[in-house]
Amino acid sequence: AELDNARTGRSGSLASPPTSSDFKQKIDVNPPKGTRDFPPEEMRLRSWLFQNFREVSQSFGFEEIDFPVLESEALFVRKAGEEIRDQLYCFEDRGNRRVALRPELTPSLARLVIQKGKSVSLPLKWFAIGQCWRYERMTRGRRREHYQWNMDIIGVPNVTAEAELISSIITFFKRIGITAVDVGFKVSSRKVLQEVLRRYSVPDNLFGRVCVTIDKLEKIPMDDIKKELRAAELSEQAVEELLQILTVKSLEELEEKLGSSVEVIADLKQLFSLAEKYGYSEWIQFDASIVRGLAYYTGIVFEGFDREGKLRAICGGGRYDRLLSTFGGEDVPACGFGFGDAVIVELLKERGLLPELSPQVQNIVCSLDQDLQGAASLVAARLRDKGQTVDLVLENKPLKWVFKRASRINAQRLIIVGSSEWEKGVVGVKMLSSGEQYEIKVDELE
Ligand SMILES: OCc1cccc(Br)n1
Repeated sequence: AELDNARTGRSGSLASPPTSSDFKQKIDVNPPKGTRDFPPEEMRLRSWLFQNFREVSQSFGFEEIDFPVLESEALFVRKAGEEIRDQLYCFEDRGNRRVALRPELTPSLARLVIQKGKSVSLPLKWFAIGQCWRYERMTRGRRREHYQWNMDIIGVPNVTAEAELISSIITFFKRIGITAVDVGFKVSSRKVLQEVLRRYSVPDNLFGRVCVTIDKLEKIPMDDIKKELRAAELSEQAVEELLQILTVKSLEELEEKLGSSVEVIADLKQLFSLAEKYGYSEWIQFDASIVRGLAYYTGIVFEGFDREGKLRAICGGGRYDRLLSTFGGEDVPACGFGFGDAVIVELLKERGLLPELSPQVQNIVCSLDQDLQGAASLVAARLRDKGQTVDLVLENKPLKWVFKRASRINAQRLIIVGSSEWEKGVVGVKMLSSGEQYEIKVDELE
C-alpha cells in the first residue's frame, strides 16, 4: 500500500523515500497543459527577444524591476467583469492564504510603488519582464502562461509619458525589422467614454465595468453588450450614444460631437503632435473603438496591431491614474504597457524575420589520452581566465567524435592537448572554419 501511495503520489509515511526503481509508470515528460519548456533553441529566441526588450528599455532610461510571480489574490479581485479575473490562477496555500499566480504585472508595480512611498522620487521609469498566468479551460487550447514586457512611467500626468512609451515600442519594432507597413497603433482615450457617461450622470464607480463591457464589442453579440450596459443602469439613450461615439472616424469628428473644450480633445491633439515630433506619425491612428479590457485605465489607451489583421493585438497599454488608490495608496499619475512574447513571434514568423540564432563557443578543448585530461582542464581554465568561452571535452573521446561535437556547438577553434606537444609546452590549434592549424605555447593562448 505504501509503495502504491508512493507511485500515485498520495501522502502517507514511507520507511524510506521511493527510489526510481519503485516507479514503473513513466511520468508525463511534457510540461503542464498550456505551458512551455524552453530547450536551447527556443531559449535562444526568447533570450534574443528579452535582450531587445531590455536594451530598448535601458536606452529610454528605464530601470529594471521584478516581483514575485505569486501574489496575494487581493491584488487582482477587481469586480468589473474582466476576463483576466475570470481566469485568475488562484488557490489557497498551506497557510490558508488566498494567493494567485499573477495574470499581469501592473498591480504588482502599483503595490511596489505604494510600498516605496516617499522613499522614491518621481517620476519613476521602471520596466519588467515577467511570466504571467491565467487558468483557462483548455477547450480553446490556448496557453496558460506567457512572458510580458512592461514599461511604466509613474508621476507624469501629461501625455508626454504616453508618447514616450509608444516611442519605446516603435524603437523595439524597428530594432527587430518590423516597420509601419507591418504594424500600427490604434490610439484613443477613455475620457471619451467618461465624458459621455458624465453627461448621463452615470456614477464613477461604474466606469471600469462599462469600459470592460465596451471592450467586448466584436467578441460577444451586441445584444449581450447592451444587456451588460443596461445591467449597469445605463439608459437606452446613454447606451446608444456610447456605441455611437465609438464609431467616430476622426479627431475632427470627435471634436464636433464633444466640443473642443473637452480635455480629451487636447490630450489626443497633443499626443499626435508629439508623435510628429518623434517622427512616428505613420505608426499611429486615432480609433475611437479602442478601449482595452483592463478596468483600471482612465485616459489614453493604445494597442499595437498587425496591419494584415491576422493576429491578435501585439501589445497594449494606457494611462491608469486611479489604480493606486484602489489598493489604499495615494493616487499618482501613471501609464504603462504590456507586450506579450507570443504574438510578436507569430508576426516575426509571418514576416520571415525570425533571427538565425545558433550556439556559439570560441573553443573546444580536448586531450588525446586520459592521462592528459588534467592538462586539458588547465588549458580550459587559462582560456576562461582570459574571457574566452570554452567547451571542455570531459571524457576520453576519439577525435572524430570531437569534430562532430565541435560542428554541432559551432566552435570556432579546436585546442588539442597531445602528449608530445604537451612535453614541449605547446598545444595544437585548428581554426575550424579556415582549417588553418598550428602549435602554440599554452601561455600565449588567447
Ligand atoms: O494576455 C492575457 C494573458 C494573461 C496571462 C497569461 C496569458 Br497566456 N495571457
